[in-house]
Amino acid sequence: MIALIAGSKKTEQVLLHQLIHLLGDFLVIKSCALDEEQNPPWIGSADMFVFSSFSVRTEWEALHPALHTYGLTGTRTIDPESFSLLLKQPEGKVLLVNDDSTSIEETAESLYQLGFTHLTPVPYDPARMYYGELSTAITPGEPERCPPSISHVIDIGVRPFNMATLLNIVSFFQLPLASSISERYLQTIVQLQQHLLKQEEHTKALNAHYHELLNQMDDAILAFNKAGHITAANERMAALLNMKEETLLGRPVKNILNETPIGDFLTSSDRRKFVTINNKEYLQYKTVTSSFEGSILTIKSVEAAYEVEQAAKKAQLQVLRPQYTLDDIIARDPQMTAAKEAARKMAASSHPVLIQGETGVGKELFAHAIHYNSPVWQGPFFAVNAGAMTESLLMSELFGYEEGTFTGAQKGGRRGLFELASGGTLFLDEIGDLSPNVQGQLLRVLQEGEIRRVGGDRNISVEVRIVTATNKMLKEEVQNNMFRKDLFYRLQVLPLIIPPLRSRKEDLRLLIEEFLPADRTISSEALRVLESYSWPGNIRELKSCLAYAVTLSSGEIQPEDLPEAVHSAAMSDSLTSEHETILSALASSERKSLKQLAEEVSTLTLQQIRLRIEELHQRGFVEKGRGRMGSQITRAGLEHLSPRSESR
Ligand SMILES: Nc1ncnc2c1ncn2[C@@H]1O[C@H](COP(=O)(O)OP(=O)(O)OP(=O)(O)O)[C@@H](O)[C@H]1O
Repeated sequence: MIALIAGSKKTEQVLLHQLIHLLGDFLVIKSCALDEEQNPPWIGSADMFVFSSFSVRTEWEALHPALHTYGLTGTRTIDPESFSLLLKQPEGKVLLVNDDSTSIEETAESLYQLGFTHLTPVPYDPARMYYGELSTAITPGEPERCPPSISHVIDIGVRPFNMATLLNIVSFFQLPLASSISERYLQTIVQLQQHLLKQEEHTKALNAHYHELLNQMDDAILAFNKAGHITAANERMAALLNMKEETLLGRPVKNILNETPIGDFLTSSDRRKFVTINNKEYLQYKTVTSSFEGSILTIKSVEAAYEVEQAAKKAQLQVLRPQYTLDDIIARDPQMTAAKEAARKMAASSHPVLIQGETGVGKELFAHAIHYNSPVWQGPFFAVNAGAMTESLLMSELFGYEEGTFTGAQKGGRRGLFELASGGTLFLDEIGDLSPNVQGQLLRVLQEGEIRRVGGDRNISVEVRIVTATNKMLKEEVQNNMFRKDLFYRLQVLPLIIPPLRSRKEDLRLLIEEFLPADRTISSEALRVLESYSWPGNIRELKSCLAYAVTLSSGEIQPEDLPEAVHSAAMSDSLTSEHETILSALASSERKSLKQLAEEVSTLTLQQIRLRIEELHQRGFVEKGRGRMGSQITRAGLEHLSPRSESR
């Protein structure tokens, strides 16, 4: 019979389990834990005492000095089941925590003997609470002893007896079974080895897979760790560097790239920079990875970079909530208030709306507002500028694509804007720039309410409100065979025309008020210049003109503070003496017919008066009445005649 003597119950149980598993078929095994029992009843029947440690043996011998049964102090090792935990631990110092210094030394020795040399054990001292920068502790079954400053504790479990201890027991009892017992002991190790091998194979397969993926990429890629050693690179990168891929791995990135233009980029603070390699232009990107505290360098051909950047830019344009409502559209001009009213009515229906107007008049603003005022206002709103993308990019943006359609295509394919905007509104800006191919696809959606992803063969139903806009004369484009007639009529079920700013004199002042900061004013002379300018860039141009004047001047804005282009164009547009004469004739503010004016201004013919009245109307100085109602001077016209300094 063997008597197993351990210090604690926990150790007793683990060691007893081990002895029973290996020797239980041949020997009777009894056990006790000294902290619970010092005088077990079977004490006199034991042929051999096996002690869990030297200190336990000393304690036992002090308790039973007259007992002279053969004793063996077991040597303990690390439980093979914890090997994978230890292998996962990164290289560096770890605190080794156990109940006494001998056990700590033994555990450290086992770690070394078993080959866990990536760990540098620091022995635990119960008198010390703080261990500097050490954050990890390893303990064989004593996690409660770990000091609180340690954030990560790895419990490798109670250490079992090693093979030598077991063989000592076998030879003491002269059991003819040494080899079968050692086989049983090795079984666990073999199982673990098998597990590790499987893991290794899996890791290898995964690495090969990632490597293949890297080589499939159109970009040249290189990754390096915190220490600056290359951890991954693909064939394209190796080719760019004129090196073999396998010679790159593990080498210091500095040595490889030092003399190249890429090296300069790595040491700079830029995240993105053009570079010329072998007479070809590329765009390089630098990303810091959080996973392994390293960096990834990506080099794209400029063509690929252009497409990616366009997509990113466009993606930013896709707003999930419309930003403007009809109330945000500043307008007093009757044509504009009528347009707003029409938009309000159009918003209530689900037919396509075609917004036409010069650049910068606020077409996008109307598109947002139409969605916001529509019954689907809670659905998604996506905006895409059809004129700013290549045909292939636009096709995949609008209709999505199926997996494997092209190199770099997302796994599982990708939904396009028609699918994403389902239940909401899709705003297609610059519709006049669509290629014939995209025009055909768009017509299909409008006719059948279905789309087909690029590279796909199934039809997907979509329910999307379509709003389009263009600053081209779409009808003329149709006449010139540049735009499909059938598509034009489908798109312009509800046509909305936004008038140019030059014909919205009343709005000009309102908009100036809106765009000027509260603490800035504008002189009446400068205002007159703005009023007589023709605003080819409309409200967008007005905004930047005012931003220019506000930045470059202080106090009241004067004509000379305005951009030169506006200033000089306005001067050349200034009124002639014929205009002035007619304005003066209307100064009394009453309406006057052409005939009345012709009688008053005898120097001009009826025809000349009609022409000048039209021009004055264009500039907002005269309001033309219908039929025989006659014309009347406006506030702007009166102010032109008797200017006074204006402030907001
Ligand atoms: N009535 C308005 N009230 C306030 N801001 C306006 C108004 N109209 C246009 N804007 C502003 O003018 C700028 C140009 O407007 P928007 O982008 O809607 O024009 P657009 O007609 O779509 O131009 P493009 O044809 O070039 O795409 C925007 O900053 C917009 O906020």
